[in-house]
Amino acid sequence: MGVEVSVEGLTKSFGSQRIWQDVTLTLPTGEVSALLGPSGTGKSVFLKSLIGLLRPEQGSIVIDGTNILECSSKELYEIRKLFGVLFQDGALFGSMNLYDNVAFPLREHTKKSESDVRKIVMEKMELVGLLGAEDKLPGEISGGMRKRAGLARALVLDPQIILVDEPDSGLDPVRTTYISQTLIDINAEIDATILIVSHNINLARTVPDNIGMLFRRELVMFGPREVLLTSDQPVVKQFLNGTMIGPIGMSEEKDEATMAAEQAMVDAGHHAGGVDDVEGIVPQMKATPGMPFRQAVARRQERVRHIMHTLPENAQIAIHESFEESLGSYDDTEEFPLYEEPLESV
Ligand SMILES: Nc1ncnc2c1ncn2[C@@H]1O[C@H](COP(=O)(O)OP(=O)(O)OP(=O)(O)O)[C@@H](O)[C@H]1O
Repeated sequence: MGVEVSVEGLTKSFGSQRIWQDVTLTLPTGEVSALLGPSGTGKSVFLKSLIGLLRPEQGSIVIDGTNILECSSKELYEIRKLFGVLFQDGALFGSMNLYDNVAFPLREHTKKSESDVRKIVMEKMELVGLLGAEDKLPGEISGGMRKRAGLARALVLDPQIILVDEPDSGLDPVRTTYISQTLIDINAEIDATILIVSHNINLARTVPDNIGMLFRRELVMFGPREVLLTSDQPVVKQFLNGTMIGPIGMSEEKDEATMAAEQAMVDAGHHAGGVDDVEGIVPQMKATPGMPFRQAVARRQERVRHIMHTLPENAQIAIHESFEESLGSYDDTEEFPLYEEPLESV
């Protein structure tokens, strides 16, 4: 099972450039979370900070009981073994075929025999749908296949935390959905804690259990998906609908005068772009039939019940609806733990 990642008061600057400040969030054990935000808001910097590749100047990151900002390099080395990371381009070695790329962490960090290595590599290649492509070089395959190979490599050491940097970059919408499904299936199979960094709206709407958003050097919000997906905050609505109308500009921020001028243009009939009639919540993706149930679903229900009273009313309503739907869909199974007490009223 995955481990919780608890971030408190985290602040990161490069010289005098403040990237984000006072970021506090918890990635719940075994759940899938996504961190959204316009380009350049520091999502990748956050991800690199979690694994200790970058060092925020303030705050704490507690993983499995260890604050990685204060621990020794030996402790950090041990903590890093809990992680599997999928970088944007897959970060494959160009001169190695896919088999050797995926086998690399096993050969580097374990003393496993070649036959054990083969068993694990083939299992992960199958999980990401790459069986048969073992002999290909990274330069001979598509971007989507490179991502999946990078994912297979991130999985071979049985990570408890998986960090995924923009799984959709360079992929068409259909391939993005396939990789989203793979991430959900991996979560069902190994119950790892997953953080996806992305600015893909479809992925944000359908994949994570929890969503956060960075904007103007702050974490605008972080919590159950229903909170962000029902939010009325202008920056959130603009981001989810991908329009030009709102506080996000080409260079991230707009002043009030620019926003007013743009609104006047739209009022006069100019198309603001995006899909501005998408309202409400679309259902979350489920594990592929035949996969184990996502244990995160039941754990999350219990966790969310405890914080329900702290959430905005629209989010509470949406959460109750999703609980009822999941009870309905799993009603006739024995494996899925059902909650029998009546739902709290909102
Ligand atoms: N090692 C570094 N040294 C100095 N500045 C950096 C470094 N890494 C990132 N930055 C700066 O931090 C800011 C945030 O970058 P980051 O790549 O985290 O944004 P992002 O939200 O992931 O963007 P995108 O969605 O476009 O990938 C940028 O201004 C970038 O130039």
